Amino acid sequence: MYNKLQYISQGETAEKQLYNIHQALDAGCKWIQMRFKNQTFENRIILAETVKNICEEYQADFIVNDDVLLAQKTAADGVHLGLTDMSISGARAILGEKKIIGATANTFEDILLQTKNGCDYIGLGPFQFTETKEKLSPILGIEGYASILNKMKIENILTPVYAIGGITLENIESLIKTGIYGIAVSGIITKSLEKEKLVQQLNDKLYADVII
Ligand SMILES: Cc1ncc(COP(=O)(O)OP(=O)(O)O)c(N)n1
Ligand SMILES: Cc1ncsc1CCOP(=O)(O)O
Ligand SMILES: [Mg+2]
Repeated sequence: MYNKLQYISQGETAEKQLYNIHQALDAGCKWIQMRFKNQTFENRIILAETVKNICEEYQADFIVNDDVLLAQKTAADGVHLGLTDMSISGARAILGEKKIIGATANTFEDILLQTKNGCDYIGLGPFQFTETKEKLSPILGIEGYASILNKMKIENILTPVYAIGGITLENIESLIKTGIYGIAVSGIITKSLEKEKLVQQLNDKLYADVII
């Protein structure tokens, strides 16, 4: 099963992206989503090839944001697609069954659609306000997660759900109680001055109830 913590990269330049990704891996993150917006395909592919190699060294999974062809060209472990990106079924046709395809949802109806099309996990959010992304969908809060995850339970939809958007250490216990599987974060890790300690604390909370 997938790691419960996904780090979504940040940085306006390839150098900053690489620095942040390296730091996250050094701190113990085992799953990186490369999110490098407003860049040419060439710039993104140069970065993606380097990040793929680094992730291999750290035995971390590597997926790319938005771009199925970039994922295919770099033999990434997968891709994360939003509601306005390529369809999940279209991506599956290109990437095949073995690659990870994550899908964004903001409502239960989104989850119905994305799971029907065969996504491997759902990124459900935003949980709360965040400066990391522009044009946020409506904020869900704990009540939103509880309601949506309850509907998933009733419909027996077992696809793992990752909470996303402004998540901090303090939110994890209550989010887990709603039934989420993991979290996807950017800001708290990028900004932390004690990344290793933070990643340990996040994992301690995320894996608290897992019986080994
Ligand atoms: C794990 C995860 N969940 C949601 C998103 C958001 O994807 P999207 O809606 O396509 O927005 P952008 O990230 O492309 O701005 C995500 N990236 N990862
Ligand atoms: C990509 C994305 N999609 C919804 S919120 C978000 C940003 C998550 O970053 P942060 O953890 O810094 O709020
Ligand atoms: Mg997107």
